[in-house]
Amino acid sequence: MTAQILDGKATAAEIKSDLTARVAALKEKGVTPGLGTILVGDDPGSQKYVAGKHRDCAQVGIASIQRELPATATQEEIEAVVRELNEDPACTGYIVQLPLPKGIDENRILELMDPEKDADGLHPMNLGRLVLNEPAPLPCTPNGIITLLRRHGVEIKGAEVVVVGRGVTIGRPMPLLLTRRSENATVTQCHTGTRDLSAHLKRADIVIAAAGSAHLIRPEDVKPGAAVLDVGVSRSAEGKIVGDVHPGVAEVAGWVAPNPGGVGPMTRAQLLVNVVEAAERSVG
Ligand SMILES: Nc1nc2c(c(=O)[nH]1)N[C@@H](CN(C=O)c1ccc(C(=O)N[C@@H](CCC(=O)O)C(=O)O)cc1)CN2
Repeated sequence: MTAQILDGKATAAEIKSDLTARVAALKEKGVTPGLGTILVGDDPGSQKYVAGKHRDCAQVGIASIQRELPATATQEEIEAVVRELNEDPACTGYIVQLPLPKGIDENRILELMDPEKDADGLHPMNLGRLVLNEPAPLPCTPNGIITLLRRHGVEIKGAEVVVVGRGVTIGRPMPLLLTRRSENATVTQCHTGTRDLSAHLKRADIVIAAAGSAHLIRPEDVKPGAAVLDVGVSRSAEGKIVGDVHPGVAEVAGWVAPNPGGVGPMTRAQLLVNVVEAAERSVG
């Protein structure tokens, strides 16, 4: 049996269609949402992701504000751009594309952002609000994963979920979303210090692989019928994306979110949701 596809491209297109109408309604009330991005350096992956975010904005009618700095930019130079976007009324929400170049204090940059303009839900105040169960913009990839599972009818309630990875954009916030009462999943977080990854994976109804380790999740480790979401990105020598999930997993799993075409487009769609929701809050 071959797994069904958790189609992030199609689901993101549905979300964007709904957002287009909501943005038009905001504009009638005199509010134009504007997404700012700060991109530092010349990482081809980051450039591609940021370009995709602005393409999405154009599709739904959100204004784009782009700031680019060279890889040699100093902490002070990046902080100056953060302050500028904090003050810019045309920028209703913005993100700092991660990772930042080595030597830059990423946490300090995130802390300096206006939490009300944090479109990524990664400001410490917004992550704190998530921990405390208070309303906040939600981190885009974890929220995109929940939406993708829900829209395809994958049961989250009571599911045993294994999250592989502990990075700030996915691994850390993912269990916080999954263990809310609205999701009610049981989560095991695995990482490079996990002694027997295979034993944990074999018990999982849902696997979220965000380790950045090519083909780490192998068919023999996956429970038949499980939902397996590939969020890891490594690059082959030819520059092609290689996910965390071995292609053979599709023969065992019930559901697979491919990479590309699965969670990536959902990350971008969820970012637009955060921008539109913030603009809607501003008009009451
Ligand atoms: N400030 C942030 N930085 C990063 C985040 C984030 O949520 N906020 N997440 C990742 C990268 N990311 C978002 O920025 C991202 C990753 C993947 C995609 C995407 O659309 N991928 C496509 C394939 C694109 C390709 O061909 O390379 C897909 O999966 O189909 C969008 C955004 C780290 N940084």
